[in-house]
Amino acid sequence: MADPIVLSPGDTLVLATHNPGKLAEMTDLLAPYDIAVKGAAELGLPEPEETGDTFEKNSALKALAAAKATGHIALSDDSGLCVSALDGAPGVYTADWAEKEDGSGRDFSMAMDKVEDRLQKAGATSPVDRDAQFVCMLCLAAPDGRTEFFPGRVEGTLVWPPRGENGFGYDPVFQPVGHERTFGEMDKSEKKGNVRQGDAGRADLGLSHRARALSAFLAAKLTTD
Ligand SMILES: O=P(O)(O)OP(=O)(O)OP(=O)(O)OC[C@H]1O[C@@H](n2cnc3c(O)ncnc32)[C@H](O)[C@@H]1O
Ligand SMILES: [Mg+2]
Repeated sequence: MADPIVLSPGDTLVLATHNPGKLAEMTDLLAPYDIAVKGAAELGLPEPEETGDTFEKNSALKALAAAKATGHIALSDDSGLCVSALDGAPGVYTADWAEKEDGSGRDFSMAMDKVEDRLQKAGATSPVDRDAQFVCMLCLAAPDGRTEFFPGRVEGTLVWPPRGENGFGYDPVFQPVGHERTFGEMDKSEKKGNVRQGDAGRADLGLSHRARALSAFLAAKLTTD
């Protein structure tokens, strides 16, 4: 088995994402730690084509591309919305469902409409039939090709119409179990949930899929002292 990837105080960690919403959430979660965090766009890294058919494959592809290009350890996030009544769709294709037909970028209002349209066609009109998960697969990669994975997920219900202006992507339709507000109605600390500095020994913290995956990463790789 390959040696574990070691992050030491003062190291640079490249966040291998071009999504500003993810970057903000990951930067916030890593803020208490003695790690210099740099985003992929800030470093001028290209956006790799996501050719994998699993979250794991795509997260590895993104983290390895960034680690090899920069010579630094990199952390990527491949995530998506898996809707039970749609057999797990859009899943790894969550970002693709937002791509505009004319190729001019992403439209999440259109993507949320598409999910709702499919739910209506599947007869999933009452809340019990509208459960979904947000999933996140973080990949930590070293320039020499080693990889490690940290998964996170959160269960919820899809609401309609979308509610709230906060967050990004599909946040306005996702209401996590046990909460009255969608991620779009939550401020960033509420969406993040209970991830506290000094709790690096606990992997069960956080609310969002990303915060939960980051908690597992922090527990395994970083300490605050
Ligand atoms: O690949 P990178 O550069 O990291 O950025 P991306 O936006 O393309 O990210 P993915 O390929 O992982 O696609 C994930 C999709 O799921 C959506 N998504 C992921 N996490 C989310 C969250 O916390 N809230 C809302 N939408 C989310 C996101 O908007 C994307 O459309
Ligand atoms: Mg992507």
